[in-house]
Amino acid sequence: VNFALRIGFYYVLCIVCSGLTAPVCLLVNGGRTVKNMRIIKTVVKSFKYFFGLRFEVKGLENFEVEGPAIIVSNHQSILDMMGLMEVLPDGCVQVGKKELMYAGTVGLITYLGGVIFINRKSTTSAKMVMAEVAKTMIADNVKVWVYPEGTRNCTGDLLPFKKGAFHLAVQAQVPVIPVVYSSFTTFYNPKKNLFTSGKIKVEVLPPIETKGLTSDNVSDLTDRCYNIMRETLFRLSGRPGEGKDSS
Ligand SMILES: CCCCCCCC/C=C\CCCCCCCC(=O)SCCNC(=O)CCNC(=O)[C@H](O)C(C)(C)COP(=O)(O)OP(=O)(O)OC[C@H]1O[C@@H](n2cnc3c(N)ncnc32)[C@H](O)[C@@H]1OP(=O)(O)O
Ligand SMILES: CCCCCCCCCCCCCCCC(=O)OC[C@@H](O)COP(=O)(O)O
Repeated sequence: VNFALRIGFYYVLCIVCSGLTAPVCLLVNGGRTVKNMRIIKTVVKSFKYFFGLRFEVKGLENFEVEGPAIIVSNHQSILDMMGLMEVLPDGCVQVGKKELMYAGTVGLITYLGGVIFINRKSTTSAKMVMAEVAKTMIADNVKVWVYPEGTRNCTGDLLPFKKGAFHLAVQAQVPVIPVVYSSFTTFYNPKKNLFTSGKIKVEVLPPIETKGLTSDNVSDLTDRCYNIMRETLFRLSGRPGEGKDSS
């Protein structure tokens, strides 16, 4: 019951705050633009206090690259949105599934914030959207945040990475900046109805350059990023199954 209440409250908070923030975004910036993320970020950063969540962030200086970049991070839960806004640099949009656009006021606020919507069921159309993004991120000087696992995963480990983010980085010849959030499993587990207060360690890792790489190098780049992020995840939170009577 406690779990349902807390998650329910989170949903209500998201829906209500989106409804209140959308008109502010429209008044201040006039429509769909990444500038709205600053406003959204300010609102969302207050959410953590309602749930007793603390963030310990390291490596923010790694975001200070000149020009655009692709930021990749692990995706555990709908709560990630709080962790995202906690560190989000200016001028950065996210790639999200298109279903988000239809989530009422939340859909409206993601639209206004400039979120790039992709259809995950159609690789062809997703690739076309991403190719377009590769061009506009240079022209508009924006960073793009992608969850390369492509879906939520709260097991304490990483799913294999999809390659879209890395194709994007190579096509635009911009660095990849990995961001890792420690595992939520100690305080959040929907299967066990667990959602208590907790601490989340966040590490922004040094940028990985892609200058001179071609599409042939994408697989290697993906693997390299995956390995660095998995090591970091385990360092921040311990290996999955650790502390339990596993083999
Ligand atoms: C004020 C209060 C407010 C409160 C409310 C909150 C509001 C907050 C506001 C704002 C926050 C917004 C938060 C948003 C969060 C959203 C989170 C999500 O929705 S996560 C799900 C969607 N995201 C992804 O899925 C991205 C990652 N996925 C990819 O990049 C994939 O790669 C994708 C979709 C492009 C294709 O997926 P495939 O399943 O087909 O898998 P593959 O293996 O990557 O691709 C298949 C083949 O195509 C090639 N390929 C892929 N992309 C290519 C490309 N661009 N060019 C050429 N080839 C490509 C690959 O190399 C692969 O080929 P070979 O196996 O290597 O031969
Ligand atoms: C009229 C309908 C009203 C519906 C209201 C929905 C309110 C949702 C509030 C939660 C907002 C959090 C946004 C974070 C986005 C997010 O983290 O999405 C998760 C998906 O990317 C991952 O895809 P998947 O795991 O494959 O479903």
